[in-house]
Amino acid sequence: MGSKAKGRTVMEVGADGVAVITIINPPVNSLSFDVLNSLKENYEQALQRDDVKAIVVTGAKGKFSGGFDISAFGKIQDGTVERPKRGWVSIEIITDTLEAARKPSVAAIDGLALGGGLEVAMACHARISTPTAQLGLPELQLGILPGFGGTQRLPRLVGLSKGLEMILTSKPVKGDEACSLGLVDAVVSPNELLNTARQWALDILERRRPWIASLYKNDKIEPLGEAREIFKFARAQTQRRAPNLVHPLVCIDVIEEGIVSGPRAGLWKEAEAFDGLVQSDISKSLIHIFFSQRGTSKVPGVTDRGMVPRQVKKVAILGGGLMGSGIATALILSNYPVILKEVNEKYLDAGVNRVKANLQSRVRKGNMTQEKFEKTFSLLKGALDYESFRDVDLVIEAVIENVSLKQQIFVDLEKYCPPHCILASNTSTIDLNLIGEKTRSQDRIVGAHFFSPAHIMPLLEIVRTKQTSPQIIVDLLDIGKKIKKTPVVVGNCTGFAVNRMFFPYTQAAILLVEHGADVYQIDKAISKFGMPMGPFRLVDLVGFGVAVATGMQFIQNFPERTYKSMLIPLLLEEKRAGETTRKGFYLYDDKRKARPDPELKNFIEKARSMSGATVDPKLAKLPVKDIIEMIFFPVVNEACRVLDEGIAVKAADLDISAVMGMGFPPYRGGIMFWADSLGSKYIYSRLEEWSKSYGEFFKPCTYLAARAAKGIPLSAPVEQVKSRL
Ligand SMILES: C[C@H](O)CC(=O)SCCNC(=O)CCNC(=O)[C@H](O)C(C)(C)COP(=O)(O)OP(=O)(O)OC[C@H]1O[C@@H](n2cnc3c(N)ncnc32)[C@H](O)[C@@H]1OP(=O)(O)O
Repeated sequence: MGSKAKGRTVMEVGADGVAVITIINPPVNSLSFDVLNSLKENYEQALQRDDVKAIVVTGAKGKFSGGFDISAFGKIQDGTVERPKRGWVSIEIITDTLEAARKPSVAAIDGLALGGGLEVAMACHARISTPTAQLGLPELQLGILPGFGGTQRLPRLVGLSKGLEMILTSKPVKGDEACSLGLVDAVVSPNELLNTARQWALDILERRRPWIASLYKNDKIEPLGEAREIFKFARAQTQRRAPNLVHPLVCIDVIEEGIVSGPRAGLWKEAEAFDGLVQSDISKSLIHIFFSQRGTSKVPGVTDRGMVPRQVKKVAILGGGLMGSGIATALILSNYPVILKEVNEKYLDAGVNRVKANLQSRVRKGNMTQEKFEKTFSLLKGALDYESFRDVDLVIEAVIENVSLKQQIFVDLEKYCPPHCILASNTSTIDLNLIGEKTRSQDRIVGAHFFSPAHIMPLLEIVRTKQTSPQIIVDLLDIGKKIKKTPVVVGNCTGFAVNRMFFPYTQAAILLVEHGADVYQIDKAISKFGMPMGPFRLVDLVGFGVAVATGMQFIQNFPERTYKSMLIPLLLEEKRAGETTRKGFYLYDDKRKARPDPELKNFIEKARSMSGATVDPKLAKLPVKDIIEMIFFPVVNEACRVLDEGIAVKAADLDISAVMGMGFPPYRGGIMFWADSLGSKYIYSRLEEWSKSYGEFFKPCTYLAARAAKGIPLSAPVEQVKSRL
């Protein structure tokens, strides 16, 4: 986890009298305590040495620093590492050693200067960067705030509004923009970087350039009254965007303290707030998500074999519908040449136009230049037959969910594609063994399950069968990373990991409603929990046609735990298919704004009489906490089955699948992490109780029962559990 080396800095003093201190801690030169200690020691030495006139700080191998060593937070949180004295880094090292030094220093920034990395750079008396360097303070994404003085220095360098924006959104800026903002003083090419920084440091010494301590800069800070208005606006916006999060508000308070009471008071308040936030559940959850996201591409038995991904130069996609065109967009955006195949001119035109529209929307939003659009779009070629498939390295089939059609396609692919080509299907439900049944290429058949819209949603489920070769998985993991997706490797079953977890989510909601709970109360409670929308609003968005089709798959495959309701089919009979028909569980206006429908109760009553469900008066007044548990504990139960069956490799993969595939709030750490925060015993007892009142749907699975019996976390690896039994 995180950086493995201890980390250090090295100092070299040149004939020009400039000491270059280089941060070395691969892979991102993170600031471990060892690095920070070594930085302090080298600084002190440079200040003492008579042959040193000025200092340049830089990072090894083209990366300044990715910030404080995030793996150390876990150790601070669980007490395995002693928390340093308050202010030791931000005040003692960064402020009183670096910034207050009587010799000038310049940061030479290439690659990354993030979090603590940028905070070190801001304490130098000037900064030189390359145009592609990324500079930012992304700490809020980890549930903490910039804790090495960033809350005080960034607003003073770039102005209050921009500083707040950069910190609150966690978004970095590139070198050129950083220069126009005043965050860096000059932008030069990587080979000029060190020499320019050396000269700059000497120029400061000779007073040819200003010697600036960022902490005391105030030319960009508005008068107090105006500043207070900016803070007011920032608070309102933050509360609207992230109502469940406190740490962004704490961060605004800290920045304000520095403006109102002076930067030194701001630094102390920052240090105090930082110590509190590091111990918060939100920070623990977000740090878990950070490492889990990086951990999805570590697959035992696959990525530990030393296999190198093969180069994929050309990709073909079958089907230009919503999924196919989205996948094509994702690929060409990462510079893969793509052939899009359809069955006739009309469908092909429609598919190509969808890709075009996806790109044009970027141009309209200012995220892509017209020139880049032309270049990207030119990577897409249409085809009506398989002739151009003879030199493709990867094919992704994205046609409708029809078994015999897919089987025929894979027979054709085997015939036309070269023998090394990866044969992938984007199916979300059909067994891959069935799809490849009529071929002899089982070892290169794999699932590449994207989520709609495929060019935007970050998750990619890579589905392997027992025959899929590890090389194919290694190749797809690499492509997934290149197209900026988080790939999760899962086993082959109905619904894979994400849809298996989604199914009980909707089912629980329908069961509750048939037993007397209110549709709109449920959606409200679930949104308040932090999901982008409630289950009913989501079914409206997905469409009832899809909901019924996937429901059928689950009824066939998992009949014992499917709650059979006629509610959606009844609505569908009345041509209410969700948002597209402007009527589903909600009614929709021209602007897609949803409002409750009083008529809905008639459908619910009818569905209730058909299923024989009885109204439980308790459910009509269900507290928010109970709604959340009754909806999500069945999801946890299914996630346990997915883990038990070996469909997911590890619990953390399900956390990422839930966050990126279902929209589960990352600050709750993902489904299994959240479940463990409540305890397996508690979840088991609740499910057991509900299964007595409402049936098999809630019955806890054997995995959950076994862990609850021993009080073992649901996410503990099997080997660990065995050793405790
Ligand atoms: C007090 C201070 O204010 C507090 C802080 O500074 S908190 C830290 C602030 N910094 C950050 O949040 C940056 C976090 N890192 C990132 O965003 C990205 O890793 C990056 C942009 C630096 C690099 O991205 P990319 O090239 O895609 O590589 P990525 O796979 O993410 O990371 C490479 C490895 O470095 C590790 N890593 C990255 N940043 C790290 C950090 N700050 N500390 C420890 N390990 C880190 C990753 O865990 C990964 O390890 P692995 O190979 O064992 O899985």
